[in-house]
Amino acid sequence: MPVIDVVNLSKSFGKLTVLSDVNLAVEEGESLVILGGSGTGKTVLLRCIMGLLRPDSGHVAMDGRVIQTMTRDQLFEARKEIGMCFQMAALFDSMTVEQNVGFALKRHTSMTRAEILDRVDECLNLVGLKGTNRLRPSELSGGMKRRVGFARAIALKPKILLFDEPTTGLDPVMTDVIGRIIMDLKQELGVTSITITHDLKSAFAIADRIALLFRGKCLAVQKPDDFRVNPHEVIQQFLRGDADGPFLQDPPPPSKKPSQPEARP
Ligand SMILES: Nc1ncnc2c1ncn2[C@@H]1O[C@H](COP(=O)(O)OP(=O)(O)OP(=O)(O)O)[C@@H](O)[C@H]1O
Repeated sequence: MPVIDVVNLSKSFGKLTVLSDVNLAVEEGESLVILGGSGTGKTVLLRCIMGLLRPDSGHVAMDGRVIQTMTRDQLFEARKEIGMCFQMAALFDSMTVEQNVGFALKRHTSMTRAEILDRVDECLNLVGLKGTNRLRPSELSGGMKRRVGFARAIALKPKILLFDEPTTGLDPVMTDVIGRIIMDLKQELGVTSITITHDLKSAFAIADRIALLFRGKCLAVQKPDDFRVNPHEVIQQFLRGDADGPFLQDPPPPSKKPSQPEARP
C-alpha cells in the first residue's frame, strides 16, 4: 500500500482549474520530486495532501486512511506524521533556533524540557547546525534558515516529509548542500518524501522518481534516467529551459532577427 496515494484529485479556484484528475502514489521510503512551472499548482497539491485545502473531487490517502474523510481530531493526529518544510523556511522570528525546533515537541508531546533539548540537539546535528541553538532567524543565512526549518519538520519523527521549494533563492553551492541534507535525512530516517522544486540539478540528485505537473496533470512519473530521455515535448522543453515550445500558455513573441542593412542601389 502506498504511504501517500493521490487519487483522481481535482481542484479549481473559480474558473481556474489548477489540478485536474491527478493520480500519484508514493511508496514507503521513496523520494518523489514534483517539477513544474510557476503557478502550475504544486503548492496546491501539497496543501491538499496535508488536508489544508479541500479538493473539489478525488482524495488523498495516507497509509490507506483518507485524509478528506477524517474528523478534525483524526486530521490533527495524522498531521503529526507529516513534517512540512515550507518555502523560505517560515520560522518564528521572535524565537531562537532551539525554540523553533522544539516548538512542536513542547506543544504535542509530554517530553520534559531536558528531553526536548536533547531532541533539538539531535535534529540540529542531522542538518549540520550543531551549536546554533541560541541564534535567532535574523542572524541566520538563507541556507541555515532552510536547515532549521528541516530540523523543526523532523522533530516529531514524522513518517513523511514534504519540501516546498527548499532551494529557491539559494546559491548553487547552498542548493547542493540542501540537496545532500535531503538525501541524508532520507537515509538516516527512512522517511517517505515529496519535494517540489524548480531546480533540476537537485531534483535529479534526490529523486527516486520525478513527475512534471503541467496544466493540471502529472506528466510521466518516472525514474530520473527514464524521465531525462522521455520524448514528451513538454518534458524536453522544461529540461532544456527553453522559452519556445508548448510549455508556456502565453509564449513570448518570436525573437526578431537582426535587421539586415538595406542594400544600396
Ligand atoms: N487559495 C487560493 N485562492 C485562489 N487561487 C489560488 C489559491 N491558492 C492558489 N491559487 C492559484 O492556483 C494556482 C497555482 O498556485 P500554486 O501556489 O500551487 O502554484 P505553484 O506551482 O506552487 O507556483 P510557484 O512555483 O510559483 O510557487 C495559481 O494560479 C494561484 O494563484
